[in-house]
Amino acid sequence: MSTLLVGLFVVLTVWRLVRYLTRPSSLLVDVAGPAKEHWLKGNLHRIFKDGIAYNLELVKKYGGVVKVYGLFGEEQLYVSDPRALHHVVVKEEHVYQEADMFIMGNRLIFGEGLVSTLGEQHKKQRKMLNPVFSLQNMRTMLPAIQPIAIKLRQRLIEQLPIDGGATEINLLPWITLGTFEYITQAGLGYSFDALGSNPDHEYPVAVRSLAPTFLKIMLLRPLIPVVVRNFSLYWRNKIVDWAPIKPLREMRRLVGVMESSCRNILEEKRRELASLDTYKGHGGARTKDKDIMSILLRTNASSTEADRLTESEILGQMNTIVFAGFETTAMATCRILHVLAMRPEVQARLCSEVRRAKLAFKSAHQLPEEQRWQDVELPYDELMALPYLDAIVRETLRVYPPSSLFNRTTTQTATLPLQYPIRSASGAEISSVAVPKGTTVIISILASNHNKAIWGEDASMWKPERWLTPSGERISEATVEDRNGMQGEEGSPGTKAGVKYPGVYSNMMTFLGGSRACIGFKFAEMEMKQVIADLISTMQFSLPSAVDAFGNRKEIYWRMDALQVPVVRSPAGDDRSAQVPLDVRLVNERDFSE
Ligand code: HEM
Repeated sequence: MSTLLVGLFVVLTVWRLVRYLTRPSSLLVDVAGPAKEHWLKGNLHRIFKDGIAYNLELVKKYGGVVKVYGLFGEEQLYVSDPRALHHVVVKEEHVYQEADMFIMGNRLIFGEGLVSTLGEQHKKQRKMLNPVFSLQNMRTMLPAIQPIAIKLRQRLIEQLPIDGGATEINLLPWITLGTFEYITQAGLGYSFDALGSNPDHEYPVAVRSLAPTFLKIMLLRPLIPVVVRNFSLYWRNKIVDWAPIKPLREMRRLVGVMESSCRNILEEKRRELASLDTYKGHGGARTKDKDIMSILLRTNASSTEADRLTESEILGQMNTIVFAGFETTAMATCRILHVLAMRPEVQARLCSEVRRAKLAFKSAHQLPEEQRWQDVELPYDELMALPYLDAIVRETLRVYPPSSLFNRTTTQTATLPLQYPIRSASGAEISSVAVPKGTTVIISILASNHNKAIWGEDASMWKPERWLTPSGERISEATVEDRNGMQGEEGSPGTKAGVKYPGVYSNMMTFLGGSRACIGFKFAEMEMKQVIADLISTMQFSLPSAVDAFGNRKEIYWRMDALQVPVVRSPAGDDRSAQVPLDVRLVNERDFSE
């Protein structure tokens, strides 16, 4: 580690220590939780590194609000109680805000996008962007991006033996390239041909390198607000030039590539839209303006002065949408394929459902006889209505949320009311918790989605049937309706005695709830369903069967990090490199359950 990095680390350590030693005596003293397990990391290393089991154990032992220790022993609250989370993300969202270092760090990287703004500015941006992600827009967007799944499928098929035998493919890079192409085509209206001959264009490479580079300078994150508030851009650049910290300079370079690429795309898009408008004036059809940025530019141009986004806010949305929508969806799609590989009977039922639907569509629309059913593309409403596919996607997102934990910090003293009372450290039953100003609140998406009081005793089991009626129909929209309120309808999954989580999607917290909930969840759902339906029509996935020289077989394990990341356990793997190796072969008649 360079001298400066050590120096900064020491300054940070001393600053944190002073803050810790001069803090008021703990106001969280009566909240129960595990003992501090490390002087520096508190319990964080257990929460992140020991994954799902440790997180669920915390809640089982202490309930919906747990006191845990963060860096330098800072007391934090680990929250999964539904009423408490309703307060955090909906009712008192202004009190539980993203930390300064998060917002300011995002602003340096992405510009003035949704993930970098708070309060009125964030509200204004959501008001402009929410309609862009409407159902109607998803419907018209789908046909424009369907060819991506076909291309992804083709690239995989090229690697398979033609005799129908299986071969092992690491699906992660392929799914990642596919998701990248989806989000750039649908989000920016621009193709980097990620699945073609030039996957190494500098923009995709910069986007993919961003998170790993950022992780190398994570420790500097708490310094961001101090630096941003006290140094001009000129001096900040000088600091980066002088500091002997290579990843910091690399980070600046990546941000530069992302910024200039988006600027060029935006200019091109404006020219394109202008010419399409002229074309439309002559009665022509539009083909290239279905993407999120085109819709945003049009909506913005026709909105009032007060609502309109500035140039810098528009640019800020571009990298934000690409970054927020790409790895999360790639990991979720890989997780579905992994689950299908573990459950051949589920895969067979899904194959049959997709085949039935495509054949029915082919016949209803009198498509040419010679068109294979595998190549029929279902429109949005038909695709979204497939009950078993829908149940598989929902259940995977519930049990295995790609991001498990998010932080908020209280801007003032607050009280968190609880749905389910907990035992305090002194043994009393308490139904609310006093939260001091400046407390870090960890929103546990994972523990919420596994809460037995809401999802039943089998909450941690992957059971797609919970989203289906006994006869296999999808539980009606009226009961699985997405709402931000606390009241749920009895009988719908994720509702018990009228209580539900305030999640924006299917009563679960995977996409969060409230005004900062994921804006792209309908897009993610559509993309995952389309990719899975297309892949499953032609290919069969199973767990890796090859054994190494010592007789070890690869076992995929999802490590908990900022995202849940698939690795191969030792001894067959290194426990670190992200990968999803599955056996893949062409589908045959025996792969269908009917
Ligand atoms: C399975 C895939 C996805 C998951 C699990 C997911 C999850 C989330 C979560 C939990 C948040 C809240 C983060 C926070 O409050 O700090 C969020 C925010 C966001 N997501 Fe997603 N997301 C996914 C896909 C997408 C896609 C496809 C897009 C874009 C097309 C997208 C765009 C965004 C944006 C722009 C935000 C920031 C919203 C705001 O602050 O107002 N996400 N996402």
